[in-house]
Amino acid sequence: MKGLFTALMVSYDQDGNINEKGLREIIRYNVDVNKVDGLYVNGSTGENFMISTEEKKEIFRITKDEVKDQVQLIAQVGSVNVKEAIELAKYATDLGYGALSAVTPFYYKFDFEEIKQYYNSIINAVDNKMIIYSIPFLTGVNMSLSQFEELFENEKIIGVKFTAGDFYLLERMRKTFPDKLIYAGFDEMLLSATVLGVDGAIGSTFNVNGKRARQIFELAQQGKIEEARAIQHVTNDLITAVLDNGLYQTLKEILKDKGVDAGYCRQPMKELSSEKIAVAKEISNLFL
Ligand SMILES: CC(=O)N[C@H](C=O)[C@@H](O)[C@H](O)[C@H](O)CO
Ligand SMILES: CC(=O)C(=O)O
Repeated sequence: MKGLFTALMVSYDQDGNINEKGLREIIRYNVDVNKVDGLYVNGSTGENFMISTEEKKEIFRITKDEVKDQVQLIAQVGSVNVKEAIELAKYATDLGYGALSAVTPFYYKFDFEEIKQYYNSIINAVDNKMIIYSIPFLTGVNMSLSQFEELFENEKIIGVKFTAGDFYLLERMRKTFPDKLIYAGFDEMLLSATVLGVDGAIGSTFNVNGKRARQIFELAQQGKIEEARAIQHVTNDLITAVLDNGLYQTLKEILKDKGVDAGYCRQPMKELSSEKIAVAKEISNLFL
């Protein structure tokens, strides 16, 4: 399961319903044009925390149906409703997803024993593997090296999606867990994370910028740091512009500019103003 995974966007229509045709186009664009190694389905970028259980299942089903076995698939099933997480874990496993991932439980201030119980409950309910989804800036959950070590004692927990800027912790994790999979989560730090030896990356901006991500990742692995840095600079000019204009909405507008029916974001995320749509088109023309 090494390599580059797009955190898959989902096309919603203006009423917030899943647009199946648009979703299939986004998937094809990632497989055929961005040429990523896999898709990370129903993560933050899929707007997963704003949709129903049935909608999550529909997205898992459509994605597997479109991809078949062309690329690897990771199903993000995490939920503060553990019963839902287990239901989704079973569903995605039955569909043939190669691994599961679950965000650290959020909103309530769960202690570490509770977090550990959460992961073991989900993954021990199915015949599959688990990748921890750690994203402290959105969840408020910060885990220490020794806590990761305790979670990794369960051999079914095979890795972590590390969406954080703490590169001291990342380095300690790489050294301590040589056999676990570590995925970089922040696309704007891909070069630095690759230098520290991550096994792969999972990113929202790969929906549009997957080719540059591939170059950064491979050049850095080959030790061609200056070349990789030049591409990271361009990538970060792009990412900075996208973040300033509204992350997911702008990525969708760029996809639309490329002929992909990426639709709208789910409420409470807002629609872009016509000015911001124009900015998105400029970003698309300038960088992609
Ligand atoms: C919350 C979120 O979307 N995180 C993504 C993956 O972890 C990243 O790909 C970022 O979107 C990206 O690096 C821009 O900050
Ligand atoms: C990678 C990411 O942001 C996601 O969870 O979709």
